[in-house]
Amino acid sequence: MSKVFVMDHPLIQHKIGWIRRKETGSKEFRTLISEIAMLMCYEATRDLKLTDIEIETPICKTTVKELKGKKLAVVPILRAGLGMVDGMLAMIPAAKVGHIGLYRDPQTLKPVEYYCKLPEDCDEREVFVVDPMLATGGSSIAAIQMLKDRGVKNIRFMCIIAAPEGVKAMQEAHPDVDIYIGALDKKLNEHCYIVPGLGDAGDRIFGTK
Ligand SMILES: O=P(O)(O)OC[C@H]1O[C@H](OP(=O)(O)OP(=O)(O)O)[C@H](O)[C@@H]1O
Ligand SMILES: O=c1cc[nH]c(=O)[nH]1
Ligand SMILES: [Mg+2]
Repeated sequence: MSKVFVMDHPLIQHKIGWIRRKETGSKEFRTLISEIAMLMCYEATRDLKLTDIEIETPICKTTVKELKGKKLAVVPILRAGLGMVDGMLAMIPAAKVGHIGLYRDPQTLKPVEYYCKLPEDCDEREVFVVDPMLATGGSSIAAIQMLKDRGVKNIRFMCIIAAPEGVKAMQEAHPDVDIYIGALDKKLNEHCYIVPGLGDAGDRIFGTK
C-alpha cells in the first residue's frame, strides 16, 4: 500500500489558508501555489539518496554529499498542475519537465486526455506528478496510468488539497505511488468539488472564470 504524507509545516498551512479564501485574486493565488509547491517539494524529497564525493575547497580536500540515484522529472497535469512547476524547479532545477493534458468532463466527471509529452528518458527517472487538486482521483489515476504505459516505474504524486475519496481511489489504483498532500479535506460535494476546498484551481490560476 502506498504511503500518504499530509504536510504539517506551518508555512504550508498558512499559505493554504490564503489560497482557500474566495477574495484571493489570480495574481496572489498563482504566487501562493508556486510557494506551496516549493515547500512541498522540499518535504517530499527528504528521502532522496545521497552519496559521498571528494572535493577541494579553497582550503583543503574534503568529503561532501551529492544526490545519487535516479534523476528527477516533474510532470504537471494540465492546466492547474502548471502552477506548481516553477516552485518544484526552484528546488530541483535540473529536473526535466513532461506535460500531461487532462480535463475532468463536467457531466461524466471522467478524465479526458488531450496531450502527453514526456522527456525521452522519463522511464529512467523518478517522476513527481503534480496537480493542486485530488478530488475523485480520476485525473491523477489516469495520468499515472499514462506514465506507467510508457514504462515509468518510479512515481510520486503531489497535490495541495485532497479529498478522502480521491486518496482511497488512488491507493487502490496505484498502490506503488506515494502521495504528498498539503491539506486533507472533509469530502466531495454533489458536483465532486472538494469541501471546503478552494473552488476550481485551474480557473483561479488562469483567471478563466
Ligand atoms: O480528481 P478529479 O475528480 O479527477 O479532479 C481533479 C482534477 O480536476 C481539476 O482539473 P480540471 O478538470 O478542472 O482541468 P483544468 O486544470 O484544465 O482546469 C484538477 O486540477 C484536477 O486535474
Ligand atoms: O474541488 C475541485 C475539484 C476538482 N477540480 C478542482 O479544481 N477543484
Ligand atoms: Mg479546472
